[in-house]
Amino acid sequence: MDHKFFTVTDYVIFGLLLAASAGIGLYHAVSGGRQRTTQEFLMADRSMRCLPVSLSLIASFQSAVAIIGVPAEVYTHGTQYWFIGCAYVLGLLIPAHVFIPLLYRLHLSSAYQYLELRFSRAVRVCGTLTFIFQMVVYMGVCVYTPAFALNAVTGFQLWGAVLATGLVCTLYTTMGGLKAVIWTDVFQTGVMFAGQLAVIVVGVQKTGGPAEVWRKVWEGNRISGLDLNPDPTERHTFWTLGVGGVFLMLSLYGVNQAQVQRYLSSRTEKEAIRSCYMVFPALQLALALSCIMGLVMFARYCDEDLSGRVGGSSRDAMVIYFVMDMLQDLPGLPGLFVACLFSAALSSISSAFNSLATVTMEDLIKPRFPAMSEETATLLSKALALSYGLLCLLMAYLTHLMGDSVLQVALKIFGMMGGPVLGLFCLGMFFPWANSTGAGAGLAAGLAVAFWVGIGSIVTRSGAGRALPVSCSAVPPSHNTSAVGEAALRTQSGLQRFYSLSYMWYSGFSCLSVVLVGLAVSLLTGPKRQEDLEPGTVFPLFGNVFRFPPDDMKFCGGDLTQSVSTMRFLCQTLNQQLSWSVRSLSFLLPWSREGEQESGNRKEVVIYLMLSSRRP
Ligand SMILES: CC(C)(CO)[C@@H](O)C(=O)NCCC(=O)O
Ligand code: NA
Repeated sequence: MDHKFFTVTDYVIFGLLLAASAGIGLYHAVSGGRQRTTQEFLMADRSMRCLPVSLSLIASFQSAVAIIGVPAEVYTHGTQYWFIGCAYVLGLLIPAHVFIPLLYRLHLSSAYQYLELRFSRAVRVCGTLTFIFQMVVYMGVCVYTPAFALNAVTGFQLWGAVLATGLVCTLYTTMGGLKAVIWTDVFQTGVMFAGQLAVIVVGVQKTGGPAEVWRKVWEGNRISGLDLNPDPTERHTFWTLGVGGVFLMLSLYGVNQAQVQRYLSSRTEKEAIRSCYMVFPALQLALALSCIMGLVMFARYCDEDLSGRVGGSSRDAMVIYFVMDMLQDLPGLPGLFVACLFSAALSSISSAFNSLATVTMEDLIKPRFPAMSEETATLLSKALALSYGLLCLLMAYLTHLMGDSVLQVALKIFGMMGGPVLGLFCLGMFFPWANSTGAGAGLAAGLAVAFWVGIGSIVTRSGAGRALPVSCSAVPPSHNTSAVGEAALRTQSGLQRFYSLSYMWYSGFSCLSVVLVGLAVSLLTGPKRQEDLEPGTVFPLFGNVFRFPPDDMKFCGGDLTQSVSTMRFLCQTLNQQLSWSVRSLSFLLPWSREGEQESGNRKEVVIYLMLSSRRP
């Protein structure tokens, strides 16, 4: 591979980014309340406005992984991935109107406090540990990705960059607390957009203008239509991205501590909801920029043979090659892009450090030492932020030992560990009779299936998807290859099919497993009673449909009569649920009138009578 090199200017720009971030940290260490309380250090005094919060919300999970990974994905497989933008609609509306109001009104510090209010201390600790594991693995990927990709193409100091980002980030997070994290996010999000925009503008110009780029990507078959294939093992379709993606978004924007902490740091609930709305256009912009960058990259290289120059290195490294190729003779611009990559990484890592320090303090330490003084707690929180910073460096080294498309690795981590935690919250919020045994069993089951399918797919190397040929001249659609693929699919065993489940379904699949197992175990062990429920922990979805079962209801330990009454309760709930859906959707049908609704009610009555007539 021919190396591209950085000039002094580029290193200076990179240095300026680190210095500015550290400066913001220092400013918040000496201003305001000088970070002397945990309220300020972890919750930013609950005084934030919606603009910084929204920019910070985007930054948390938009790292160098997305900046490099999405263009590589679009270059290789076309724009199908862009349909994940559809999932942003429900993926942000539901957090804004379900999760934020419920969590904000409970006046929490950690999202997982909810799990204790609703279930038990044990469930809370399990939820917290799952979150810690998820974020620790994620931050390793985050800090390693930009350093690795730059090193592969430019000879940029790999471990030097990892150490510099890890240490600077630890420094400003430990000094300035959540305020510093949020305000550096604002600045870093700006740098991130600027860097991407620069590459696109220069890239389009060097490839011969927008019309030429469009012609090449169109003829090169990179503009994907809506793929409605219902097969759940198909990696990217409208269903996996637009529906599976909603669960991914809910696990990130609804229940992930990094985001919940930002909602809770808002001065009012309205402000928190507004910031969630403002994430929508910004996230669409980020997605559009990275997809367009992939298209421009395709147009630039589709009529060249790159194999000699980029060697056997990954598509991810090729994105950096493209950027350097575009920007090299423009002084300062390679540096701007490096700053863009590291901004994206820093803003995600700092969110991880701060949220990890928060949950470790609030969920694991404070409940054990309730008498701890505020001073000790603040000092300990800072020590925690520092230790997670150092742990991050270790995780970067472990990521070094893995290998896959970075985007897929990150989204798999979110799905495998975020999905089950989302399931736990859904179980608690929407099903009042779910109990803590059910929640514990559900979480265990959800994690088990998620790891089974996730690790199975890595070991058997399933679900990689087929790369499209790289050529700008129209290639006839290859029916043959897809027929061969389908034949191969038919001969796959059931387990292999299971391992090929699209990684975009991991969140939804594991969330659903938690809810189903949680409900079944709750009913078997005696559902929660209304009088034992902490007020404000259940979201009144579907009116009174998910109402409480009769007091004496139990499967185990009860006699036959009780089992029968349990079954009857289940059938009634299901029946009410169905007629509720019919009734609530009937307004969509132009011909629906009162009569329609009556027939819905009549059905309900008939089934109810059938059940009661079997009364023993
Ligand atoms: C998480 C989404 C889908 C939405 O924010 C996107 O930002 C993304 O693909 N992120 C990849 C992970 C990362 O950039 O670290
Ligand atoms: Na980020």
